[in-house]
Amino acid sequence: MEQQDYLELLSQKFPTISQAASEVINLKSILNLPKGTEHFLTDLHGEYEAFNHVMKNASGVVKRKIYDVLGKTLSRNDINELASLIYYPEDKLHLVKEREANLSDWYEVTIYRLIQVCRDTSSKYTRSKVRKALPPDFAYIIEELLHEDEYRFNKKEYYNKIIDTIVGLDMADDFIISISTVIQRLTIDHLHIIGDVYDRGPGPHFIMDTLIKHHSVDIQWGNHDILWMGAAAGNRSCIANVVRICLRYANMDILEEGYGINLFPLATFAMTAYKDDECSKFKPKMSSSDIVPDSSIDLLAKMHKAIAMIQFKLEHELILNHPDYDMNDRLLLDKINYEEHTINVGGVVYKLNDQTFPTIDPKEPWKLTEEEKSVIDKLRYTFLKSEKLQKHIRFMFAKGSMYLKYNSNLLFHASIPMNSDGTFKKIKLNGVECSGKYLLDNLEQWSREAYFGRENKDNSTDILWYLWCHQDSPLFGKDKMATLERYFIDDKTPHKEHYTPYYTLVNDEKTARMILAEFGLDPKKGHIINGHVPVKTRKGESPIKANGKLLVIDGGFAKAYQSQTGIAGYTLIYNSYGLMLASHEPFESVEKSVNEGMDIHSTLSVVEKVVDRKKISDTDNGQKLKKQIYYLEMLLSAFRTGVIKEKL
Ligand SMILES: O=P(O)(O)OC[C@H]1O[C@](O)(COP(=O)(O)O)[C@@H](O)[C@@H]1O
Ligand SMILES: [Mn+2]
Repeated sequence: MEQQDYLELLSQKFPTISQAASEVINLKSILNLPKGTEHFLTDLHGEYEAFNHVMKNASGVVKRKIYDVLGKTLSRNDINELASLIYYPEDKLHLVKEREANLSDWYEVTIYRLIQVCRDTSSKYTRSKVRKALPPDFAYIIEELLHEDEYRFNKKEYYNKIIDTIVGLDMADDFIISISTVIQRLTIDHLHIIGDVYDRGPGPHFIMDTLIKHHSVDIQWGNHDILWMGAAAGNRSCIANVVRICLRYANMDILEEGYGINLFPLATFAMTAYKDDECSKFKPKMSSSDIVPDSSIDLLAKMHKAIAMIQFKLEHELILNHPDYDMNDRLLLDKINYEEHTINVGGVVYKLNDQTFPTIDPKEPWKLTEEEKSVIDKLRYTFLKSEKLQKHIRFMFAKGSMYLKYNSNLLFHASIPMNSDGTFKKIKLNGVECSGKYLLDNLEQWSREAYFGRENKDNSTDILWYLWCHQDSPLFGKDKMATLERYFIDDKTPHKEHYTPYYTLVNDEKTARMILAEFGLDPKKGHIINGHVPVKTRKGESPIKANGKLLVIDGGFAKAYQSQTGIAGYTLIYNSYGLMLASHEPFESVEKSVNEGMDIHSTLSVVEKVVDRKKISDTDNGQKLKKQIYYLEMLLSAFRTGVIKEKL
């Protein structure tokens, strides 16, 4: 667009000299405010309660703020009580009402403290941004209280009067709930989810609902997310995997209640086809709190095996259809000797732990039976028709990407394909050979085409399955996904999945810097931030690698993995003072947090401190604002020279 045309357009939004000038003043003052706080979470794996809690406590930042503001005057117990009120105001109010003798006093003291904390959290923002974050019902009152200093002469009485009136009018509960939400909202300016929202835990759909409502979020796709994206795109292999993993962790509710997926056809098929099979290797993994009757466990195991077999057959056929994927080493159904009950994996023969394959024709073991075909077709139909699922996945596409460059940092879930000599691995796909950044850009583009253009082409969604489990997928980063081996071979040798060369190479600072440069970032300033690999703190492993250039913060939210990691993992905070790592103890429950003021115990440690406090002008958003200022100043001079007329 011609510059003159652009300025004309801009003048419609800022029609007069004074409007354009006041916007310049506004933007320039924003540039000088401290940079907003970024919060990084990864590998949530459906653990909605723990996710919800770190969202509410902002990985320990809310409590830190309470310390900063009220630490000198409050006991540790009072601080915990105030913190749990801010996290769970409704529940906490309920409890307080049962035990407080003088409720009015409690309300007044508490409201007073909440305002102090809220004032501190809002001090980083312009009034206009704070105003936008306020709930409409209390916007005016909260604004007054935030900007009135109770110590100022003449104002003390006015200030106290407002609080008295809130309590007197029986509005205290609503007010406390509102201001607590505002504190939570203002503590974190922007949220990054570095992949794997889905699988293993019971509430990925609740997490997605929360993310959709969040004021500012981005997502870097994880291998488990792309699997669900493939399923929502109608890819049969992805659908079978998704259903299998739900059954493996007894999470039928996600499918049935969360997404309205009908599992009935699979259940009736499994009950007949695996009638005489105990399916003992397919009993669901459950946590101690899951209550599932034995009869259901039995049915779940049958369904689990039935869908696993459907998955193996579909994947076999997909690999046969895709010589370009070069995955023949993953063709295993034809390596089973169905009479001798053995399997040949990579030239080694292993004993099978299962002899019952009622749906397999040894001559064409990858062919689905008519019943299996009907089951997967019906599942596919409901996946495509599920409005809720499609809404969640569209959000994944809208806010998500293969990687993200944000304020000099490079965020991606797992890895970059590399050769062991430290160069980027060239991958040939769709007739294009590419590596490094270009590879990730192409994969992202093809993923979007696969979902949004799925009506047009056959097999076009297979790329989403490729991204789930191929050894060259940046989202996976292992040499194979040994699912069949893990179910059917007791010997653990062939279960081993090896990480790709990225994982050794990137520990070297030089490689980490090279990757940052490949993505157009300044290696001096930037960091790589990954999830995907649980950090084994128990074994002394650190999440800070490559001399501080790489941070691996697999959140360890997944309960199934906490015995390996030893903690509930890490999250990261990046505020105007620098980068801070929060390590969390496992989350107990909302009740404990409310009743006993018990938090996830989070330890904040500084990873990197900046010399000068970072301002918005130092951020990516600051660059955008500077550009806007540049054009507004051009507009001003165009007004003043008469090139463009004011619109009065
Ligand atoms: O322990 P589970 O749930 O059976 O999953 C094991 C599978 O999950 C994977 O680790 C992938 O999941 P992550 O992305 O969470 O690591 C595979 O490599 C492995 O085959
Ligand atoms: Mn992962």
